[in-house]
Amino acid sequence: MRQITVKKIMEMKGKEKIVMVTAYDYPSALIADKAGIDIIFVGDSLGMVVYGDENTLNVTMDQMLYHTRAVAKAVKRGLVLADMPFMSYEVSIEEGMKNAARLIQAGADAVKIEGGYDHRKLVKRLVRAGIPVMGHTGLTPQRYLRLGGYHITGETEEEIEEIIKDAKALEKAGAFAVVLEFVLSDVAKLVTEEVNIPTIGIGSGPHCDGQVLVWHDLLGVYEHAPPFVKKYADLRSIIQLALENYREEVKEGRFPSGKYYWEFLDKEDFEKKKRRVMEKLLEDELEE
Ligand SMILES: Nc1nc(=O)c2c([nH]1)NC[C@@H]1CN(c3ccc(C(=O)N[C@@H](CCC(=O)O)C(=O)O)cc3)CN21
Ligand SMILES: CC(C)C(=O)C(=O)O
Ligand SMILES: [Mg+2]
Repeated sequence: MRQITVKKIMEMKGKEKIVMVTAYDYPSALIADKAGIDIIFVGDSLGMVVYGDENTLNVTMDQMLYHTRAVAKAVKRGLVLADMPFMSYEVSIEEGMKNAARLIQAGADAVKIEGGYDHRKLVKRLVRAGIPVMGHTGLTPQRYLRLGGYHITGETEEEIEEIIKDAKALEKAGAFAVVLEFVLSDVAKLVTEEVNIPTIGIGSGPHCDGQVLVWHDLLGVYEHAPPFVKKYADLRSIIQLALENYREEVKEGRFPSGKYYWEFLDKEDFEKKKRRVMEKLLEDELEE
């Protein structure tokens, strides 16, 4: 069992901010865990930042399983959370249960689903079966086509009501936390006050119980990062510079230099071996 459990995450509400970041592979998960991140999250945003799609709708259960396995192998301390991809839980509760179980068996400690009120029965069944669930309301990217893009939420009375209703339904169904994505901060504050489970914001302001960001956005790797992202590093230019240096050194014959390769110390020994090998190759050729 990892150090950070869903129980600990729930106890952090109102006491200590929860920090969550996405990770999709072994090395990034290792670094995130070493950095003391509380929740290491295999998000379906990987469809965009790792596979280059324009939305998250093409992500499959198989992809989520591969990436969850890689992340799970790296993480010793943080809670490993995996996203349920588009259409892996909408068709039926049975299918949702089975797919959630596959993510848990791949090494996740909990799963996240988009939506709240609409999925309250599934959440209840999963929690009863022993699978911790995080909900997700506000902007729900899996509804990209219906929403017509990624827009801020919580402006109208209907939207405010829907967001509160989702959060409350999730709490009642036994979810351990809820993501509030791209919600006006006043609304995120209201929801955070209205429910007893932690709210984890992304683009939703400082009043949430925690924050989540996408790895490639906050490290400056992804070129289309949303406007609410703070870039904590500019890895893209660092990586590009390193690759340009590598290219230049190879082109100019400066890499590999002496310390990066090995040669025979006894040149006579090599000449003897070389002669024998060349003779043998010649014989073999004549035989053919
Ligand atoms: N790399 C990445 N980071 C994310 O935070 C993220 C994903 N991918 N994929 C899934 C969702 C989608 N998210 C997004 C993506 C884009 C905007 C964005 O650019 N909004 C613009 C245009 C909105 C509009 O058209 O009205 C904005 O200016 O607000 C917001 C949230 C957040 N999530
Ligand atoms: C934007 C976050 C919350 C997410 O669901 C993802 O990265 O897939
Ligand atoms: Mg997601």
